[in-house]
Amino acid sequence: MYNRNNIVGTVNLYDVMKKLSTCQLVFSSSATVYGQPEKVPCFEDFPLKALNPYGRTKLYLEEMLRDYQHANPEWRTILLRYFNPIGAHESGDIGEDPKGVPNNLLPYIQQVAVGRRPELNVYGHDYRTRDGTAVRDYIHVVDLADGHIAALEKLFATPDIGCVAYNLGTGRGTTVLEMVSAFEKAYGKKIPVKMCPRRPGDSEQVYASTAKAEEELGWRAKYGIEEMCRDQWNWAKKNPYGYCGNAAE
Ligand SMILES: O=c1ccn([C@@H]2O[C@H](COP(=O)(O)OP(=O)(O)O[C@H]3O[C@H](CO)[C@H](O)[C@H](O)[C@H]3O)[C@@H](O)[C@H]2O)c(=O)[nH]1
Repeated sequence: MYNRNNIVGTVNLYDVMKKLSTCQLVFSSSATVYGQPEKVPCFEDFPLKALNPYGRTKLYLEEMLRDYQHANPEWRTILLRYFNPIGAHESGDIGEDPKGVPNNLLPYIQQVAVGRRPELNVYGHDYRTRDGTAVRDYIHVVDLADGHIAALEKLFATPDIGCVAYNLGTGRGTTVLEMVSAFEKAYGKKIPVKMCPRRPGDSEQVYASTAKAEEELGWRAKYGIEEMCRDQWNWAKKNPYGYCGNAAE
């Protein structure tokens, strides 16, 4: 929401919250705020750093929310740092449908599987990881949704919570090639891959410590990468062209 009385593009969050008569806020942040962490797993008190423009937007918004909190101590703010959300609803009726060429790994793999792309470009195979490809913490979207419910319950129950960050991840790191192979199991065929140079702005290895979310929110992810790939493929095969249902992008 934008306010013309402010600098163009600046969110007047205070007015928005006042208008909505609320002082409680859950912000969709991202593991991208850890940049390239010096060690893993990532704990919420790690130093924060942006490696790309997207990461900087999340970092700045987290900082603004901490500032808002100082100025309005009665506010209750939870910053949820999503790791890599993938998968779809188990019905196969709700899933991700990116416009144009997908930027993220699983939507790209899914489009190769349904014949919309010839092969997957694997960005970077010289990282210091098990198989040379980058490690991420993939989390099922349904687990992520449950994490939001746990966060809301925490906000409602904790008047003096202030502004607190929680990781929403599984605590398990998976390489790009491990994810390709998990998807192949669900799909039943091979995904053609092409090894490519690293993608600028990518981190080598990022996965979550889940201890704080488990202890303070009483939440932990239930699904593994097999279920994530199963549900992703179920969505893809039922909706090879996403919600528009045909080859027009
Ligand atoms: O076609 C592709 C797409 C991705 N990758 C690789 O797969 C890994 C995961 O890439 P994604 O783009 O799926 O995810 P990122 O970790 O780069 O970014 C995701 O996680 C971030 C948090 O870490 C942010 O939340 C961001 O919005 C979200 O896209 C990376 O090593 C990337 O290089 C490929 O090899 N080929």
